[in-house]
Amino acid sequence: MSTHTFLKVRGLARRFAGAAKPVFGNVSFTIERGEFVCVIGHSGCGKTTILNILAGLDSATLGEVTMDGREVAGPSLDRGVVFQGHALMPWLSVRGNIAFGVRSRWPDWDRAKIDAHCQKYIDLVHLTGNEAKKPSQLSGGMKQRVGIARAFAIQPKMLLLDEPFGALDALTRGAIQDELVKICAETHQTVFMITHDVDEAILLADKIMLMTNGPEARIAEVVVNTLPRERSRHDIHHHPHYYRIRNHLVDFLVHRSKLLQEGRGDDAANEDPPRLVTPGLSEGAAAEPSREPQLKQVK
Ligand SMILES: Nc1ncnc2c1ncn2[C@@H]1O[C@H](COP(=O)(O)OP(=O)(O)OP(=O)(O)O)[C@@H](O)[C@H]1O
Repeated sequence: MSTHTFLKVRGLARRFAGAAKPVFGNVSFTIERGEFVCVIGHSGCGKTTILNILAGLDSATLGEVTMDGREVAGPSLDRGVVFQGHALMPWLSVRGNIAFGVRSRWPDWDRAKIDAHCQKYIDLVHLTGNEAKKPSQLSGGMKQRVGIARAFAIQPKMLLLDEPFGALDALTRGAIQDELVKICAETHQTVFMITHDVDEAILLADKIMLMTNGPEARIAEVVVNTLPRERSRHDIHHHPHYYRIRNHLVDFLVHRSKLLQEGRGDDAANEDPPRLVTPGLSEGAAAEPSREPQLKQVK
């Protein structure tokens, strides 16, 4: 097992040309190998910009990113990205879209090996039988699954997901979330994922980073998800920590993110690197009034 921290982000800031202030400043965090980390924050705080910098698609104004001991200085097949809007190549079939990256990753593989490898990931996301279809013949959920299969198929060291299920209906979203939980359990994939959905974050993440509002956004704290790893969408809310974590996240989004940006929040949220918080275990959280009973009735 490796002893070094897998992803290190130190003092990251990004100011776009013409803007008076940076979108975010002094963003530092780490991700261990095999960890699933979600980032939550209001629109415009810079989540996608951070993801683009991790992907090597954008450059920071200040700060540095290292992955597996190497500086991230440009795009690499070591990082698989799933974008919000699938970004498939419309002229290629499902198999063709997935094979494109596989061929670049393993240029010496023959056709049969590439096809077999692609098929494994097509089956994994339950698209068997749709191999020859073009993106225009697929539903939104199917396209998103192609995007996920394409990212997984190159077996990246890290997966970067930008609200991958944001545009999907609730049923499809749940089904793909379940698949992602299974795939990550099988592959121990390291993941950085942006989401606006607190329930999705609690279902999937080991840690949830909370960002203050922009400009000059920062990571106020990192919430440790204390729910046991074997999680199911159907009964996760029965765990005693579930509503404590959920209430903590919602409270941050509704109240604290704005107060912190205005300099009226708690000083602990200025720590660098950001402090770890365990709402399921801390005394403060245990004393919080729970909104659980009201929600229990709708079980
Ligand atoms: N290329 C660019 N040039 C100028 N400004 C940009 C550029 N890309 C992003 N921005 C600005 O940076 C800010 C952060 O954008 P970003 O997309 O990273 O936020 P976000 O937190 O991911 O938002 P959302 O949740 O809505 O996707 C926004 O104000 C946006 O207008």
